[in-house]
Amino acid sequence: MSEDKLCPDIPNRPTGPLPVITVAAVIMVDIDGRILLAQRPEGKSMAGLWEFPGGKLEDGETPERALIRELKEELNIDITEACLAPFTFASHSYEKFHLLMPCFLCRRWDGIVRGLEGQALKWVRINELKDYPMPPADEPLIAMIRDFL
Ligand SMILES: Nc1nc2c([nH]c(=O)n2[C@@H]2O[C@H](COP(=O)(O)OP(=O)(O)OP(=O)(O)O)[C@@H](O)[C@H]2O)c(=O)[nH]1
Ligand SMILES: [Mg+2]
Repeated sequence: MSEDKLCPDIPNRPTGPLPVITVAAVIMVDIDGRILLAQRPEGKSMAGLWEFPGGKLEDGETPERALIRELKEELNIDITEACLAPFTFASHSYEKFHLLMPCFLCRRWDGIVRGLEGQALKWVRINELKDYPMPPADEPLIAMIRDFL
């Protein structure tokens, strides 16, 4: 029997090594215990899906510095390293790259959250997170957040 008959449902996986991309993300929690989600805009990969704020590390940048920069650029708020608590990480192979995503928790920031890049923002209760489709890498994080909050 040929191999594709033995394993008919397993999709083709990329063979060679994938570049590992590090993306820092933050789970922002407000005083009511709601979490901030940002919707990926039209024209980007995975448009329409909801994600935690953050982005790729620039050369020589730590995850914490990347988040301080990204939250200013994307949300117009100021955070400090002291307010970023390491929480968990995601590690997930997409088709073209492997995502390694350190995730921090943040409960304190300066300023009012505003989407500066045209992205929709939403403060969501933990039991409503399931109603907001997220990238596959994020799915395991939801149970971790629920257990923690
Ligand atoms: N910020 C963030 N990115 C995530 C999450 N989950 C997830 O798979 N990603 C992926 O991590 C990458 C984020 O990098 P990014 O924000 O700097 O890049 P981008 O694709 O939005 O834009 P760019 O490449 O044009 O800068 C994207 O490929 C995004 O799909 C998440 O919860 N938050
Ligand atoms: Mg981003």
